[in-house]
Amino acid sequence: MSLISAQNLTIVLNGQTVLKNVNFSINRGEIVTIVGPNGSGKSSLLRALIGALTPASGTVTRADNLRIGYVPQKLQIDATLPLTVRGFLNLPHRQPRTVVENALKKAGVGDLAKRQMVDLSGGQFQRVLLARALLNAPDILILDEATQGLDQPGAAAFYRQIDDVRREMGCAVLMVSHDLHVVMAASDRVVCLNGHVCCEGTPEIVADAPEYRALFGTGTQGAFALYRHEHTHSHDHDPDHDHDHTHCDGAH
Ligand SMILES: Nc1ncnc2c1ncn2[C@@H]1O[C@H](COP(=O)(O)OP(=O)(O)OP(=O)(O)O)[C@@H](O)[C@H]1O
Repeated sequence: MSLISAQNLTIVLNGQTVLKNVNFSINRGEIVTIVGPNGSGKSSLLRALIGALTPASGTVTRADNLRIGYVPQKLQIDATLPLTVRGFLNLPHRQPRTVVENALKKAGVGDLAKRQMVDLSGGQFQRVLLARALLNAPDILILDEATQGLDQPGAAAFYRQIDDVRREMGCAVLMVSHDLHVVMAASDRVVCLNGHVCCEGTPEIVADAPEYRALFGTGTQGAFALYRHEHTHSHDHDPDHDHDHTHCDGAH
């Protein structure tokens, strides 16, 4: 059974149909990336999946007792507020010291517990947000453009960290990203959204799909190939087999 699924999901905000008849599901351990132009409904889909938005029609189903770890796009911290990383991870509930330390270690910032939040670099800050999302040992990690503001190597390093976390903890990962060339190759499945699911499948299938190219052009292909070359992890699936489960349909 899938961790979260949506059936014929339609979301209307302020009278505007933001998503129409979207079907989606994510299984245990999968990495799924949602791509799409600005305003295509990516954040709205995430918010509907976690239950923060009520569908106008359709349904969202979550597995019983599902633990969700959410990494937001960014978070404003009052620059005048003295707050250490450890203090931040103990908000709003105090956590056992070992839980905080383990989460920081898993997020690749085990040495930063005593640092002030306002002194962190962009990449360190996002890792601390990742650590916070890992505190409850989530079944699924949901990231909404979590690498905004990071440069390309920084974003790539962050996504490699996510991949390591997934391997270690076995959680599924659902992310929205604009870093197409960086994240796509690391995903099991990519969903291309534009108010509806216009294209879905393995990264290769989506990158080649006319619907995807119409939205993003072909320019990302080179960087995409480069990243695949650098990406040394092996994923335990057979790409030929996966092709059986992919489709791209241009129906709007
Ligand atoms: N609270 C809201 N009230 C009204 N309209 C909203 C609200 N939130 C989002 N929208 C609209 O819904 C549409 C989809 O927004 P959403 O944030 O889901 O897109 P997105 O794909 O995540 O965009 P981006 O890539 O720019 O973050 C946009 O047209 C946006 O203006």
